[in-house]
Amino acid sequence: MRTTRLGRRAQAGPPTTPPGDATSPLVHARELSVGYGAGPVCAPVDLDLTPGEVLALVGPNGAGKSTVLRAVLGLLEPLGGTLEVLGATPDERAASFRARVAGVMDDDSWFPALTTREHLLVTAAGHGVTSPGAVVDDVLGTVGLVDRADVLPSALSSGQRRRLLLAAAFVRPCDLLVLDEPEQRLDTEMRGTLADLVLARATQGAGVLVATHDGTLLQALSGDAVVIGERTCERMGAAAALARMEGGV
Ligand SMILES: Nc1ncnc2c1ncn2[C@@H]1O[C@H](COP(=O)(O)OP(=O)(O)OP(=O)(O)O)[C@@H](O)[C@H]1O
Repeated sequence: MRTTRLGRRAQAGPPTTPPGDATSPLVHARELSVGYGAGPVCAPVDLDLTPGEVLALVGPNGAGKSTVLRAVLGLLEPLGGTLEVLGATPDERAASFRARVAGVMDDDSWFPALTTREHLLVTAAGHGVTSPGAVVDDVLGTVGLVDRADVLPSALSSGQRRRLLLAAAFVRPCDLLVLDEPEQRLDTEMRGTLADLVLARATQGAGVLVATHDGTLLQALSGDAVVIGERTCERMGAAAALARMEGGV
Protein backbone atom coordinates (compact mmCIF):
# COMPACT_ATOMS: atom_id res chain seq x y z
CA MET A 1 0.00 0.00 0.00
CA ARG A 2 1.37 3.39 -1.03
CA THR A 3 1.96 5.70 1.94
CA THR A 4 -0.37 8.65 1.73
CA ARG A 5 -0.33 11.98 3.47
CA LEU A 6 -3.38 10.95 5.44
CA GLY A 7 -2.21 7.44 6.24
CA ARG A 8 -5.09 5.06 6.97
CA ARG A 9 -7.67 7.81 6.63
CA ALA A 10 -7.12 8.06 2.87
CA GLN A 11 -7.97 4.39 2.43
CA ALA A 12 -11.59 5.32 3.06
CA GLY A 13 -14.16 3.51 0.99
CA PRO A 14 -14.87 -0.02 -0.05
CA PRO A 15 -12.30 -2.09 -1.95
CA THR A 16 -12.54 -2.21 -5.72
CA THR A 17 -13.61 -5.39 -7.43
CA PRO A 18 -10.41 -6.87 -8.86
CA PRO A 19 -10.36 -6.43 -12.66
CA GLY A 20 -10.46 -9.70 -14.57
CA ASP A 21 -7.13 -9.07 -16.28
CA ALA A 22 -4.70 -6.66 -14.66
CA THR A 23 -2.82 -6.13 -17.92
CA SER A 24 -5.73 -5.32 -20.26
CA PRO A 25 -6.50 -1.60 -20.53
CA LEU A 26 -9.57 -0.25 -18.76
CA VAL A 27 -9.72 2.48 -21.38
CA HIS A 28 -8.35 2.07 -24.89
CA ALA A 29 -8.70 4.89 -27.40
CA ARG A 30 -7.12 5.21 -30.82
CA GLU A 31 -7.67 8.18 -33.11
CA LEU A 32 -10.70 8.93 -30.95
CA SER A 33 -12.63 11.88 -32.35
CA VAL A 34 -15.15 13.65 -30.09
CA GLY A 35 -17.50 16.57 -30.57
CA TYR A 36 -21.07 17.74 -30.65
CA GLY A 37 -22.04 17.31 -34.29
CA ALA A 38 -20.19 20.24 -35.83
CA GLY A 39 -16.88 18.35 -36.05
CA PRO A 40 -14.28 17.33 -33.48
CA VAL A 41 -13.47 19.70 -30.61
CA CYS A 42 -9.84 18.55 -30.39
CA ALA A 43 -7.18 16.52 -32.15
CA PRO A 44 -7.68 12.73 -32.27
CA VAL A 45 -6.93 11.16 -28.90
CA ASP A 46 -4.81 8.06 -28.26
CA LEU A 47 -5.09 6.84 -24.69
CA ASP A 48 -4.55 3.68 -22.67
CA LEU A 49 -5.34 3.41 -18.98
CA THR A 50 -4.47 0.22 -17.11
CA PRO A 51 -5.58 -1.00 -13.66
CA GLY A 52 -3.79 0.83 -10.86
CA GLU A 53 -2.82 3.74 -13.09
CA VAL A 54 -3.65 7.43 -12.66
CA LEU A 55 -3.73 9.39 -15.93
CA ALA A 56 -4.40 13.12 -16.12
CA LEU A 57 -5.99 15.03 -18.99
CA VAL A 58 -4.72 18.58 -19.25
CA GLY A 59 -5.24 21.44 -21.69
CA PRO A 60 -6.63 24.97 -21.75
CA ASN A 61 -10.29 25.94 -21.31
CA GLY A 62 -12.36 24.50 -24.14
CA ALA A 63 -9.63 22.05 -25.21
CA GLY A 64 -12.02 19.09 -25.07
CA LYS A 65 -11.13 17.37 -21.77
CA SER A 66 -14.72 17.08 -20.52
CA THR A 67 -15.89 15.97 -23.96
CA VAL A 68 -13.37 13.12 -23.96
CA LEU A 69 -14.48 12.13 -20.45
CA ARG A 70 -18.15 12.18 -21.51
CA ALA A 71 -17.32 9.75 -24.30
CA VAL A 72 -15.43 7.48 -21.87
CA LEU A 73 -18.45 7.50 -19.54
CA GLY A 74 -20.74 6.56 -22.44
CA LEU A 75 -22.59 9.89 -22.25
CA LEU A 76 -21.54 11.00 -25.73
CA GLU A 77 -21.09 8.92 -28.85
CA PRO A 78 -17.66 9.38 -30.48
CA LEU A 79 -17.54 10.92 -33.94
CA GLY A 80 -14.92 8.40 -35.03
CA GLY A 81 -11.96 6.24 -34.06
CA THR A 82 -11.82 3.47 -31.51
CA LEU A 83 -13.00 3.69 -27.90
CA GLU A 84 -13.22 0.68 -25.62
CA VAL A 85 -13.95 0.92 -21.91
CA LEU A 86 -13.64 -2.31 -19.91
CA GLY A 87 -13.16 -4.04 -23.26
CA ALA A 88 -16.40 -2.87 -24.86
CA THR A 89 -18.21 0.17 -26.19
CA PRO A 90 -19.09 2.32 -23.15
CA ASP A 91 -22.80 2.24 -22.35
CA GLU A 92 -23.94 4.14 -19.27
CA ARG A 93 -27.42 2.60 -19.62
CA ALA A 94 -25.97 -0.82 -18.77
CA ALA A 95 -26.07 -1.61 -15.04
CA SER A 96 -22.95 -3.76 -15.45
CA PHE A 97 -21.07 -0.71 -16.81
CA ARG A 98 -22.27 1.61 -14.03
CA ALA A 99 -21.37 -0.99 -11.42
CA ARG A 100 -17.71 -0.79 -12.47
CA VAL A 101 -17.37 2.85 -13.56
CA ALA A 102 -17.74 5.85 -11.23
CA GLY A 103 -17.74 9.35 -12.68
CA VAL A 104 -17.82 12.83 -11.17
CA MET A 105 -18.50 15.45 -13.78
CA ASP A 106 -19.23 19.13 -13.33
CA ASP A 107 -22.86 18.65 -12.35
CA ASP A 108 -24.59 18.91 -9.02
CA SER A 109 -27.81 16.96 -8.75
CA TRP A 110 -29.47 16.11 -5.50
CA PHE A 111 -32.51 14.60 -3.89
CA PRO A 112 -33.69 17.69 -2.02
CA ALA A 113 -35.16 15.66 0.85
CA LEU A 114 -32.12 13.44 1.53
CA THR A 115 -29.36 14.49 3.91
CA THR A 116 -25.64 14.29 3.18
CA ARG A 117 -25.37 10.94 4.96
CA GLU A 118 -28.51 9.58 3.29
CA HIS A 119 -27.16 10.44 -0.19
CA LEU A 120 -24.02 8.48 0.56
CA LEU A 121 -25.90 5.56 2.13
CA VAL A 122 -28.14 5.29 -0.95
CA THR A 123 -25.08 5.29 -3.21
CA ALA A 124 -23.14 2.74 -1.16
CA ALA A 125 -26.10 0.40 -0.66
CA GLY A 126 -27.09 0.77 -4.34
CA HIS A 127 -23.65 -0.50 -5.30
CA GLY A 128 -23.83 -3.47 -2.97
CA VAL A 129 -21.41 -2.26 -0.30
CA THR A 130 -21.37 -4.47 2.79
CA SER A 131 -21.78 -2.41 5.97
CA PRO A 132 -22.57 0.82 4.10
CA GLY A 133 -22.99 2.75 7.37
CA ALA A 134 -19.39 2.16 8.41
CA VAL A 135 -18.03 3.00 4.95
CA VAL A 136 -20.10 6.18 4.78
CA ASP A 137 -18.96 7.30 8.25
CA ASP A 138 -15.35 6.71 7.24
CA VAL A 139 -15.66 8.74 4.03
CA LEU A 140 -17.62 11.51 5.80
CA GLY A 141 -14.67 11.84 8.17
CA THR A 142 -12.15 11.88 5.35
CA VAL A 143 -13.92 14.63 3.41
CA GLY A 144 -14.67 16.67 6.54
CA LEU A 145 -18.46 16.45 6.40
CA VAL A 146 -19.17 14.73 9.74
CA ASP A 147 -20.76 17.85 11.21
CA ARG A 148 -22.82 18.38 8.02
CA ALA A 149 -23.91 14.72 7.74
CA ASP A 150 -27.50 15.32 8.83
CA VAL A 151 -28.34 18.45 6.84
CA LEU A 152 -29.99 18.73 3.43
CA PRO A 153 -27.91 19.70 0.35
CA SER A 154 -29.55 23.13 0.38
CA ALA A 155 -27.79 23.80 3.70
CA LEU A 156 -24.32 22.97 2.38
CA SER A 157 -21.84 25.50 1.03
CA SER A 158 -20.82 25.08 -2.61
CA GLY A 159 -17.48 23.56 -1.58
CA GLN A 160 -19.25 21.18 0.82
CA ARG A 161 -21.61 20.10 -1.99
CA ARG A 162 -18.54 19.41 -4.12
CA ARG A 163 -17.10 17.30 -1.28
CA LEU A 164 -20.37 15.37 -1.13
CA LEU A 165 -20.29 14.75 -4.88
CA LEU A 166 -16.72 13.43 -4.63
CA ALA A 167 -17.54 11.42 -1.50
CA ALA A 168 -20.26 9.62 -3.48
CA ALA A 169 -17.56 8.27 -5.79
CA PHE A 170 -15.49 7.00 -2.87
CA VAL A 171 -18.24 5.20 -0.88
CA ARG A 172 -18.71 2.70 -3.69
CA PRO A 173 -16.38 0.24 -5.39
CA CYS A 174 -15.25 0.80 -8.97
CA ASP A 175 -12.66 -0.42 -11.43
CA LEU A 176 -12.55 2.88 -13.30
CA LEU A 177 -12.86 6.32 -11.71
CA VAL A 178 -13.39 9.35 -13.97
CA LEU A 179 -13.05 12.81 -12.43
CA ASP A 180 -13.63 16.08 -14.25
CA GLU A 181 -11.70 18.91 -12.59
CA PRO A 182 -12.31 17.48 -9.11
CA GLU A 183 -10.32 20.33 -7.55
CA GLN A 184 -13.09 22.83 -8.32
CA ARG A 185 -14.31 24.71 -5.25
CA LEU A 186 -12.05 22.72 -2.89
CA ASP A 187 -9.71 24.40 -0.43
CA THR A 188 -6.00 23.57 -0.37
CA GLU A 189 -6.28 20.99 2.42
CA MET A 190 -9.14 19.17 0.70
CA ARG A 191 -7.19 19.10 -2.58
CA GLY A 192 -4.46 17.22 -0.71
CA THR A 193 -7.04 14.82 0.70
CA LEU A 194 -8.43 14.33 -2.79
CA ALA A 195 -4.98 13.39 -4.13
CA ASP A 196 -4.58 10.87 -1.29
CA LEU A 197 -8.00 9.35 -2.00
CA VAL A 198 -7.24 9.03 -5.71
CA LEU A 199 -3.85 7.41 -5.05
CA ALA A 200 -5.38 5.04 -2.51
CA ARG A 201 -8.04 4.01 -5.03
CA ALA A 202 -5.34 3.37 -7.64
CA THR A 203 -3.34 1.33 -5.12
CA GLN A 204 -6.45 -0.82 -4.65
CA GLY A 205 -6.33 -1.56 -8.40
CA ALA A 206 -8.68 0.96 -10.00
CA GLY A 207 -7.67 3.08 -12.97
CA VAL A 208 -8.26 6.82 -12.56
CA LEU A 209 -8.72 9.30 -15.39
CA VAL A 210 -8.73 12.88 -14.15
CA ALA A 211 -9.06 16.16 -16.05
CA THR A 212 -7.41 18.97 -14.14
CA HIS A 213 -6.12 22.54 -14.26
CA ASP A 214 -4.37 22.12 -10.90
CA GLY A 215 -0.62 21.77 -11.27
CA THR A 216 -0.21 20.79 -7.61
CA LEU A 217 -2.76 18.00 -7.99
CA LEU A 218 -1.06 16.88 -11.21
CA GLN A 219 2.27 16.65 -9.40
CA ALA A 220 0.76 14.88 -6.39
CA LEU A 221 -0.82 12.25 -8.62
CA SER A 222 2.53 11.93 -10.43
CA GLY A 223 1.31 9.67 -13.22
CA ASP A 224 1.39 10.46 -16.92
CA ALA A 225 -0.77 13.11 -18.54
CA VAL A 226 -2.36 13.44 -21.96
CA VAL A 227 -2.07 17.04 -23.10
CA ILE A 228 -5.08 17.78 -25.27
CA GLY A 229 -4.89 20.43 -27.95
CA GLU A 230 -6.48 21.55 -31.17
CA ARG A 231 -3.80 20.00 -33.36
CA THR A 232 -2.12 17.33 -31.23
CA CYS A 233 -2.76 15.14 -28.22
CA GLU A 234 0.42 13.98 -26.57
CA ARG A 235 1.08 11.69 -23.64
CA MET A 236 3.95 12.68 -21.34
CA GLY A 237 5.11 12.58 -17.73
CA ALA A 238 3.57 14.85 -15.08
CA ALA A 239 6.61 17.16 -14.97
CA ALA A 240 6.55 17.76 -18.73
CA ALA A 241 2.78 18.28 -18.65
CA LEU A 242 3.17 20.77 -15.81
CA ALA A 243 5.71 22.71 -17.87
CA ARG A 244 3.19 22.79 -20.74
CA MET A 245 0.47 24.01 -18.36
CA GLU A 246 2.70 26.74 -17.01
CA GLY A 247 3.52 27.68 -20.60
CA GLY A 248 -0.21 28.22 -21.17
CA VAL A 249 -0.80 25.12 -23.30
N1 LIG B 1 -23.07 20.44 -24.96
C1 LIG B 1 -22.26 21.06 -25.83
N2 LIG B 1 -22.70 21.36 -27.09
C2 LIG B 1 -21.91 21.98 -27.98
N3 LIG B 1 -20.62 22.34 -27.73
C3 LIG B 1 -20.13 22.07 -26.51
C4 LIG B 1 -20.92 21.41 -25.50
N4 LIG B 1 -20.16 21.27 -24.39
C5 LIG B 1 -18.96 21.81 -24.68
N5 LIG B 1 -18.94 22.28 -25.95
C6 LIG B 1 -17.80 22.91 -26.64
O1 LIG B 1 -16.82 21.90 -26.86
C7 LIG B 1 -15.52 22.43 -26.69
C8 LIG B 1 -14.77 21.56 -25.68
O2 LIG B 1 -15.41 21.75 -24.42
P1 LIG B 1 -14.98 20.93 -23.14
O3 LIG B 1 -15.97 21.24 -22.08
O4 LIG B 1 -14.77 19.52 -23.51
O5 LIG B 1 -13.56 21.59 -22.83
P2 LIG B 1 -12.66 21.46 -21.52
O6 LIG B 1 -11.28 21.15 -22.00
O7 LIG B 1 -13.25 20.51 -20.56
O8 LIG B 1 -12.73 22.94 -21.00
P3 LIG B 1 -12.62 23.56 -19.48
O9 LIG B 1 -11.21 23.41 -19.06
O10 LIG B 1 -13.00 24.99 -19.72
O11 LIG B 1 -13.60 22.83 -18.63
C9 LIG B 1 -15.67 23.87 -26.29
O12 LIG B 1 -15.48 24.67 -27.42
C10 LIG B 1 -17.10 23.95 -25.79
O13 LIG B 1 -17.64 25.24 -26.02
